[in-house]
Amino acid sequence: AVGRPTREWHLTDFDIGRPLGKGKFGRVYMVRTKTEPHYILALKCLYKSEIVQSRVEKQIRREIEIQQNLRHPHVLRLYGYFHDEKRIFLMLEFAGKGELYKQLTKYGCFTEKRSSRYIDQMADALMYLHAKHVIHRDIKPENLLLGINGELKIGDFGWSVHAPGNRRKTLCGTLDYLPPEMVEGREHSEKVDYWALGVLTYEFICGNPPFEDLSGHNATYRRIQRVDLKIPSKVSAEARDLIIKLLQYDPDKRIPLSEVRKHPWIVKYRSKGH
Ligand SMILES: Cn1ncc2ncnc(NCCc3cnc(NC(=O)Nc4cccc(C(F)(F)F)c4)s3)c21
Repeated sequence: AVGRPTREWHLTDFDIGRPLGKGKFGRVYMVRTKTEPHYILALKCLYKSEIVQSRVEKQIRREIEIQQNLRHPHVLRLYGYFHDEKRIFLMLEFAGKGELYKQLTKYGCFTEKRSSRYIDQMADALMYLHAKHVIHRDIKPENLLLGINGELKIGDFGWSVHAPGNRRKTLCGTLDYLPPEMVEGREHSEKVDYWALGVLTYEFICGNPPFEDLSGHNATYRRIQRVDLKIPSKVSAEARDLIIKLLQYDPDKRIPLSEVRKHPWIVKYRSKGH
């Protein structure tokens, strides 16, 4: 079907506000359209030189192609993009409460109630993505944002692919969220996101990821491959149960997302309105 013709946008269409953050490839600014209606959005500025140098132009194209067709309350919208001779600009939904990992760093860890609600929203978003055969592949606190009402928004689809994927994920950044099948370079399915959801649940409650090994990448690899999981006694029995059901070595043994949303640890904290 012919999509709605999106108009051409230019930097001159916006008043530039405060910087919201800076990523590896550029900065994000809060901006507002100059003309009525005044839309507030987040503008991510990427330098073409950096993108070419890091040979990620294919990934950016894929991200734009994938994320422009996604519409879900817990998936950050990508409204469109434009470029000038030096830069590419991603027009993103503005997440009013900013980056989730900053809250996690500030508080150290989250209560089980807050963690449960985030995981429920994540499972909802991942069910939507997987129904469209999109694997996110990079679920981690750094890629999660919070909307104005504190609701979770998955951002940064820079590593997402259409299932099944077997692209080597060049191991930049943290390995903590990689499942055994990706660590071993084997083919992977959307079940990599189930594993990452388990890692995220653990990290929200405990404040650090389960297979973290500060002695280095290889040590983390080994702990992931062995599913060397030690869950502290402070973690409730229900949370422990869900974490173990997601962090299964065999992808086919991981609890499906529909079951995650019915799990006692999720149901008990769901806001009464649902
Ligand atoms: C901080 N902050 N506070 C509020 C707020 N509201 C909205 N957004 C924010 N921040 C931007 C969040 C992002 C969403 N999508 C992104 N996408 C991306 O960065 N893609 C991307 C870049 C470079 C290289 C690659 C590749 F190909 F290598 F993978 C992919 S970044 C906000």
